[in-house]
Amino acid sequence: MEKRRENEQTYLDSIFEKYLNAKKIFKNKEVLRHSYTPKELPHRREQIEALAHILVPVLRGETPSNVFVYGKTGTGKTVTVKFVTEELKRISRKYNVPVDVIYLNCEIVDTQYRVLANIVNHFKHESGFEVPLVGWPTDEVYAKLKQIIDAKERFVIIVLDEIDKLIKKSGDDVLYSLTRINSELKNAKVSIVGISNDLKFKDYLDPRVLSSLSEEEVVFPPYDANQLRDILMQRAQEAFYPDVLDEAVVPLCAALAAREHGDARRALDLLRVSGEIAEREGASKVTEKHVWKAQEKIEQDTMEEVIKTLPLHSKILLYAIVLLDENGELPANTGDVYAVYKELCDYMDIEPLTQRRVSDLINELDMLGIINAKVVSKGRYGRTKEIRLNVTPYKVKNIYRFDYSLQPLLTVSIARQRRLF
Ligand SMILES: Nc1ncnc2c1ncn2[C@@H]1O[C@H](COP(=O)(O)OP(=O)(O)OP(=O)(O)O)[C@@H](O)[C@H]1O
Repeated sequence: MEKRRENEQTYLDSIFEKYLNAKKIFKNKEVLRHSYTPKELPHRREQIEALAHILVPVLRGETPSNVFVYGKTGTGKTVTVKFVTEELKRISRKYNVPVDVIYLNCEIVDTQYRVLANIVNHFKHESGFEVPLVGWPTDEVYAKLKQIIDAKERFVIIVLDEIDKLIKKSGDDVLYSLTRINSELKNAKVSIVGISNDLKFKDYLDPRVLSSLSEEEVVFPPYDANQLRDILMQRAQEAFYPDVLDEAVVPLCAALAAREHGDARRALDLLRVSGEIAEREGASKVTEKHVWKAQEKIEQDTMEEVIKTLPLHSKILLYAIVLLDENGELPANTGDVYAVYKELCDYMDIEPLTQRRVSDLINELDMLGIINAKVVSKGRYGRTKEIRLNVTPYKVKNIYRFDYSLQPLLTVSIARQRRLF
């Protein structure tokens, strides 16, 4: 008995000691986070110079043009705009030109009211005034904004990141006002920097707003594998202890992220997660093997996010496919899936969608990679879809477990005769 306790104790000690004595991997993991702004931005010189050229009139006391910045996700738009505007603020102090830069992320600040209120509140230390984040008539907030901004001669640069989200949610009224505000001000001058990774949103803009916003445009092309390698190398030097990264790690992270439309965020995530996996394993070096594991983990996490944010009917439909899978009945055709989906809707007291609509939802789940819906020819019986699941039933159930509205589904299973409950 005593001996067994001793063995258990040694085992428990060894768990901690394994991690304690493991060679340290990260010198400073923060450097790999999205929020970190590096001191240098490799391969963005052209865009930095273009933006500096557009904003430089400020230093001569002239109003800069509005500018629209676009490019795919992870191409460095946000980090570059922040970098250039920080530099502008720094140098404008030297030239004694008052410049305010207001950065708003329109994923969060997504209504006309919030945009205006955030701008007013940016000056609260100077004006001693703050607008509540709800409640005022929008016109009044706009009037207050003009009064506060115009209190002195200055340049105000408003950066609207993810501007497409604002337009899609709330229309372009606020942009219309802001791009015309200069004619209503005496002292201050306002310029807009809009950032987006979705060019389609331009279709939602009034042509007059579009032409004011796009007085200048700066394009951010995707990075190729070599460029991503340079970006990662620079960060890796600060993030990891010397000699812990196997030579192949950075090039592999860069190559994998280059396949995903040259996304630097993805490349950084791969490098960070590879290091975390190596650390958890108690390994002394990060190797290619850890990168492949990281790739799989990130894909799984992304899939989880996609499933979590599906609309309710798609979630029920997916659950129908999960049940069929558990019952060994996949591949199934649309009709089979629809029958189970319909029973689930009845069980949950929800009006089912038509089979046609469900067929569209099946195509969407297929496009998202959650299921595989292959059209096969059945000779003289025509064509049908063969539906398979691309994630494990366990995974789906685990995600649904945290969603209160889906709890009833989790109690359902398909009985042997393909009858529910
Ligand atoms: N040239 C670069 N040098 C160093 N780091 C970079 C570079 N480009 C991008 N990054 C890093 O990649 C990540 C993503 O960059 P950023 O957020 O600027 O992309 P984005 O184009 O704004 O993407 P999204 O459209 O998804 O918002 C950030 O962590 C950023 O620091």
